[in-house]
Amino acid sequence: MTPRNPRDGDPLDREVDEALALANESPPQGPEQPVDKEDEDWADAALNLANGRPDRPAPERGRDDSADPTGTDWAETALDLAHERPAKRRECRDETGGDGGGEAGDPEADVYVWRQFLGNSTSEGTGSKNLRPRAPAPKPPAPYPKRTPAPPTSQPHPLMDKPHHSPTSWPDARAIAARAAVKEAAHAAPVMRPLSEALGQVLAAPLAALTDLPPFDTSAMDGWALAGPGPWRLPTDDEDQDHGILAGHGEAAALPDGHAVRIATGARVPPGATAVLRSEYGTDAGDGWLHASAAHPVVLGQDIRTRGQECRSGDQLLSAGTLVTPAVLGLAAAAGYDELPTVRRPRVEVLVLGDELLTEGLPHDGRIRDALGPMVGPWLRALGAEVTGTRRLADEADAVCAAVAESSADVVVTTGGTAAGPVDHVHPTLGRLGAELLVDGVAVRPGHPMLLARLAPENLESSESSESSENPESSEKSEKAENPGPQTRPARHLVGLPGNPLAAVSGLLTLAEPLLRTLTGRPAPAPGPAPLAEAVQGHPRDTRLVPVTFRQDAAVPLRFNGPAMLRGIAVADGLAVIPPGGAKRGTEVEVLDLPWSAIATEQLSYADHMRHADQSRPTGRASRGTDQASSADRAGQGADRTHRAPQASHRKDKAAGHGDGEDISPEEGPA
Ligand SMILES: Nc1nc2c(c(=O)[nH]1)N[C@H]1C(S)=C(S)[C@@H](COP(=O)(O)OP(=O)(O)OC[C@H]3O[C@@H](n4cnc5c(N)ncnc54)[C@H](O)[C@@H]3O)O[C@H]1N2
Ligand code: MOO
Repeated sequence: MTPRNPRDGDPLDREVDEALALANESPPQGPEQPVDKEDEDWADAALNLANGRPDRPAPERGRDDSADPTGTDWAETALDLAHERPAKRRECRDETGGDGGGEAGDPEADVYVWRQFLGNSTSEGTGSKNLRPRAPAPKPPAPYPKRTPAPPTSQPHPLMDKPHHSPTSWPDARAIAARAAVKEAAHAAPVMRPLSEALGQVLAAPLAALTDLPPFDTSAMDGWALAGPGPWRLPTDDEDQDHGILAGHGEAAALPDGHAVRIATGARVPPGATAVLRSEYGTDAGDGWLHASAAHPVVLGQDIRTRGQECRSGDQLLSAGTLVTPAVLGLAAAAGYDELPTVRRPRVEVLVLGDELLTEGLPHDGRIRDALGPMVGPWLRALGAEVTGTRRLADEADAVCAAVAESSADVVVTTGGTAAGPVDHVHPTLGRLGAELLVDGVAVRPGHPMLLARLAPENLESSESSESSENPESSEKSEKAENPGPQTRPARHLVGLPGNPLAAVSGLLTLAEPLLRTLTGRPAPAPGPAPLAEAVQGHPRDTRLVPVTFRQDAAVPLRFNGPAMLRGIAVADGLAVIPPGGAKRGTEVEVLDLPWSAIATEQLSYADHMRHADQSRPTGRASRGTDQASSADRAGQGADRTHRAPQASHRKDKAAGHGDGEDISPEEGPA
């Protein structure tokens, strides 16, 4: 390998991507390893490190290095073309404009064709790595079933005419995504939900107590209510009412001074009572008198929970933005609520693009299983979205464009097709629909082609008048009832996730999470730094997101973290944010939580989803070519993951907040 100047830009990217990809397939790297030459550039050093690993798949690299007898650095050429030359971005427009993918012999077009043919390559890692076996020419497997260039009527995307722009930095991208839907979030009216349907929702307003709690003075123990000092006169046989005062009884007669009456835990303490004596601390000798044990002298007010001890009517119990957990449901019920004001869940539709994708069975003939269809919907639900459906679309420009234009969802999430290949239809679609690109590429690995766009309102209006929606799971009726007309309808957004599966996860956490956080009214997560158990190589300019697991409060980087791999993330506790340049062992890095905790609420969300789906069952052609989200989403109900604490112990301090109201009276003692 020729050492490269780190300032070379894309060639460096290639080296870095390759190095990272190789490292991805190796065990987590240990502490800093020796670098042979001081002036060796970063990428070479990275590669050396990767090369030194025992289980690096060396043959693949060896094959690649010798693969091109002409010595052409074809991957570098491809990246040069893709990144540097403005005219080449037009290839996408040309493609959508009808010439089908560039001139004969155009290296970029060539590369893209090969990439598509080699989409099922066994090599893992970056997109560029997929390009490697370009020469000598391998026999391509059977072509994909369909590949249609866009019709000549397509409009070019505005950015296609511009020189290649800089990607947005990772922190900026998240901030932009969090701000993107602020207006829409403010616009959404709260939805009143019965308690039985509120689990997993977010409170749209503060929760104020509707009653004092406890609502009356209550006995904290089974025993006797007492009035004044003892011994105490017990009711005569005639006066005794079976078990005395039980929970649920109305107000009892006043207790005269010097008298006692049997009382149960939770029963209303009679007027005049000054304390409760636990049954184990008193003796009824059968002579009509009750004596307290000498070891337990009675203290005024003991074992009585006084009215309003927990809250007075009107006290604020919870703030807006609180996630409705089982405990919140209990508190709300105790405080007198039958239903709760909740933030309307943003409705999200998932569009999975790719002719090469199979929905069942084993990969064959160059085709692979769709890993994103089963994953993205449940992931979005865990982030608080109501997923109206997951549709799989062919790589056809018009189909993609129509699906986006006709979707009634607040947020459309696409997977694949974000790059500039001949059948990557996301940018051209956004161009045709006049969408505003808020984020177009992010300086993050994996996932750099991810994007966020605001869809033009006119598309929404035209889609509303359209009779030909192919989305069987959209709840058009309920949507329209909630939103009276196009002029009052909020804008919609589109999140474009790259097709490589871990790159798609990166897009979910970078763009979808902040966008949905705003739309669902949830507060931003508290930053949760953790020390790295091992050094992690960085990209020279871009942030890296690396799956980690927690061991003894440290973040341990996981293997199999290449862009096309899900093996690492499937066992991860979070994604470590590795700043450009990498991070040494022991460095505190931010760790993004995975939203599995919300999956505990999925039973309800799923029921909810099914209810909507039932209400909007497709009629006629509407179901054609679609994939009901249900099977995919059901698969995501990984209850087995809920045992894993979503936030590692290193962030336990987040839960340490206490209110003023200490709730255990000294008399009552610890529960
Ligand atoms: N010349 C360049 N090519 C590529 C670049 C680049 O910078 N220059 N970036 C690479 C990176 S990084 C990524 S990520 C991908 C993003 O591409 P797309 O979003 O257009 O995705 P596709 O091309 O459709 O697919 C990429 C890859 O992922 C597989 N895939 C797609 N969907 C699924 C799915 N639902 N389940 C499983 N796997 C899926 C697909 O088969 C491809 O292998 O672009 C690179 N190229
Ligand atoms: O490598 Mo891509 O980073 O999979 O976004």
